[in-house]
Amino acid sequence: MKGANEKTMKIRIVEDERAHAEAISRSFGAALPDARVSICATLAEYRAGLASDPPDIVLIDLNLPDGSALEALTCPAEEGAFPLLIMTAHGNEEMAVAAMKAGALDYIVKSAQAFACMPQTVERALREWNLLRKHRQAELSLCESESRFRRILQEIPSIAFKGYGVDGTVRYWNLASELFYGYSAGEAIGRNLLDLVIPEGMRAEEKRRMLRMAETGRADPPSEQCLLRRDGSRITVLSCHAVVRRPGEAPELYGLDIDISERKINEEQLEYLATHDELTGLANRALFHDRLEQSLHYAKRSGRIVAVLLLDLDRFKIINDSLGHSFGDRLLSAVAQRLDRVVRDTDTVARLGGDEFVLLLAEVTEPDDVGLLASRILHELAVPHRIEGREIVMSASLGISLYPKDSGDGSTLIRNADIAMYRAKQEGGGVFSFYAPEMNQRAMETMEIESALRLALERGEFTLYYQPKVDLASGRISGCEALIRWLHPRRGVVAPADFIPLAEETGLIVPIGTWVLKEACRQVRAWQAEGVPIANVAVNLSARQFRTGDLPGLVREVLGETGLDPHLLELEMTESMVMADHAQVVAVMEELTAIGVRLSLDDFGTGYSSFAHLSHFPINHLKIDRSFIKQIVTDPNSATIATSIIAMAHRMRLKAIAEGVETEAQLAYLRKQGCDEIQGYLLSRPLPASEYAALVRRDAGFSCLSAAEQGGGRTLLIVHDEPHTLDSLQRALGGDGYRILTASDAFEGLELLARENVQVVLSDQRMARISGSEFFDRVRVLHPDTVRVVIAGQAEREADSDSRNCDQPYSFLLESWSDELLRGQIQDSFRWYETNLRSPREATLESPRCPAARDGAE
Ligand SMILES: Nc1nc2c(ncn2[C@@H]2O[C@@H]3COP(=O)(O)O[C@H]4[C@@H](O)[C@H](n5cnc6c(=O)[nH]c(N)nc65)O[C@@H]4COP(=O)(O)O[C@H]3[C@H]2O)c(=O)[nH]1
Repeated sequence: MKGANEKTMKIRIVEDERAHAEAISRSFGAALPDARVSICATLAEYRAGLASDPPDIVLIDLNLPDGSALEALTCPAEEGAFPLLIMTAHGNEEMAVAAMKAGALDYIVKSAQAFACMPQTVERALREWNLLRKHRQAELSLCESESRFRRILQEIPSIAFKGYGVDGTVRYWNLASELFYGYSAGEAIGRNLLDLVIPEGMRAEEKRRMLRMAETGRADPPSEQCLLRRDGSRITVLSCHAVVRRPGEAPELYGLDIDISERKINEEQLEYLATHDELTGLANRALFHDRLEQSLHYAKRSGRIVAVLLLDLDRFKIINDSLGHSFGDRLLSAVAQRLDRVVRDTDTVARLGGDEFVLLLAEVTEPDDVGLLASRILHELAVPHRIEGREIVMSASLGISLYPKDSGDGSTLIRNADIAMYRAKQEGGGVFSFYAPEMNQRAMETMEIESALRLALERGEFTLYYQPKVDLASGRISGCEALIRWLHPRRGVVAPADFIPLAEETGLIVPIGTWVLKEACRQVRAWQAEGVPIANVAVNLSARQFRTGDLPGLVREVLGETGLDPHLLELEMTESMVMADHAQVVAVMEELTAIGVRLSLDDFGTGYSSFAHLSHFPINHLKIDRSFIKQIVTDPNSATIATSIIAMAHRMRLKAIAEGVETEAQLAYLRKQGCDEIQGYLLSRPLPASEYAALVRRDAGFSCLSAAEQGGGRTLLIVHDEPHTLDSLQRALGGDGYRILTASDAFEGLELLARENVQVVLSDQRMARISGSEFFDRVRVLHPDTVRVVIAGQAEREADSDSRNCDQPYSFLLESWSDELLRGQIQDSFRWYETNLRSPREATLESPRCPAARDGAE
């Protein structure tokens, strides 16, 4: 027989009685011839051989001359390494049992028969030993594995492992549970899990879940739970459960929690980014659509109105282009904050992109409420913004569509609000507009224009018209402005206002602008070749052209290609274009002037330029915006702005041009104020090239320019809305050699004053449209070099004289005037004028005194 690992089996007999030892040895010789049997007579001998020649099995006599077999069992070297069978004499079995308890495998009571059966005993013992050893090993590894897992569960910091009974009493609580929930194992064990970590609102449900799991033996599927920490804060965990049921015992529940708070925060951040606008923090388009759908769903059941308000900032692109994108961004954020402030919590404000915002009012009772809110929004936005040391006044255009009136579908509501917003823009911005079905038509047209515009350049559908500018000193054409027109195959001549903003928006303005520059230069060269005496041509630049690409390079190239003298080309840029990025703007402008072209600032007065700012720009002309010219004769504010611009231009040695001059009164007034050039329908509308050439060819000065020069001498203007009185006054004064002009209301009077050289104005106090005092208030600002006489009753006169500044050349004529009194007072007024006001400039410097009224009253 071989040993466990197929080696020769080594049997060691430890027996001091030789006869016994040999009998045993003999039994092996017959039954196990391959076994190597060795005999030791003492314990010492047995021990000595153990290390060098360890046996596979030992048969040891209980009592040996030098000790008991029990001592062999306590020897560490042989403990557990091989089986020991104790041999004992009859009657000594108790000791043998004690030896077995101490580790011996079995005992044999010595007898001849037992010796003869010894091979079978040994074989059985070895089999038993091997089995025992395997068992022990299995037990050992089980123990090891359990303690390993216990340790892992106990110490793993990222998985909270808690064991509890069906009633929630905690029985096991690992280190991670301590870290997650803030209770040590000592504090948690014995308390109820529901009280420790389950928020109050979830306790009843959690209790039901525990009972269900215990009853069915099935754990609920993993779920996310937001649990309580000891300090009251929340922790989000992914919880898995297990139910352990042992026969005869109450089930045990286990919960395994993984902290997913950070993942949750990341998910929430991702969710936030996916649903919010990064710049302003408002909802983005996707979230807005979601909310809109929800609101519509709810409104369909509740019967409420839902309103969509689409808002676009007016002139934002100009500000963004000229003051830079970071400025634009700050402005957008400021606008977003204001919008957010205006609406209720239940409403949504979103940014759709660029300068486009949208508001959702989910619970509207009356459509009128939406109008009120829209007004409030516009009002709120109109409060000046202070950004980077600048004060910016913004306005916006708002389009409104309503559910259910305008559509039941979210996308259509937004589209309709967009259409209404477009209408508000067309009205000049700063207003809101409710959607109306007929607006659709207009929106379709715009879309059509946009796509046609892209092809217009290729198809050569653009042309230039030319509008003359006239020098007021000579009355001769001083140059012209090239103005683009689109010869649309179906719509006919399209004005720039209908496509330039669209071209700006789409970037098409850059190639269009290049075409305009080339065409204007080519045309002037062609005129020159035909002998048309062209002074110069002004071309409009867009902000985009100014900012993108190499504008000086382009100008140089075009001049080179066409061979045009640079002095004949003028480039018009708007005030807002040159506001920002001062250094870069000045560099481009200087490069342009170095080429030899002239520069002018268009639409002047609408922007924010200061005198100091302007003085850095190498410009030649300031063009006063049309809006100030429109009411220059009647509105003191417009007149003050226009005259200040003229004065400012002259101080900077620039020429002032007034554009949009439509009436002779405007022209005359401007000339009196020293304006250098004018442009406007009064002289000519923009003309096609051939008509403009014809105009220039026959240019012998514009006759209307000399009209204001007529009528020298003493001129009196009488303003009265009663024809009889007007006649009487005229008759009374007719013989005194004055040139008498009459007007039946204040506005007519202002027109005449602008056109004519009037020294004395006589006006009734009580007139229908505006009173005599108000009329004279305007005259005082618009024509400070006039003497004013008001016809009033005694009471009016007293009331008025308190409020009037008697430093002004202003006097009263009583309603009960006599011819003599009237003639005397008018004569005095002319004398007073001649002494004090003959030179208007001197008159504004000196403070003239009031002429004495003829009735003796001041
Ligand atoms: N009511 C009134 N209007 C008068 C009078 N006199 C002139 N106008 C109009 O005033 C505008 C003057 O041009 P703008 O201020 O540069 O204003 C221009 C300019 O900003 C832009 N624009 C025109 N052509 C071009 C171009 O080639 N390139 C660029 N970037 N913009 C252009 O379109 C604007 C409008 O051009 P238009 O429709 O041609 O309008 C022209 C002209 O026809 C008048 O007495 N009364």
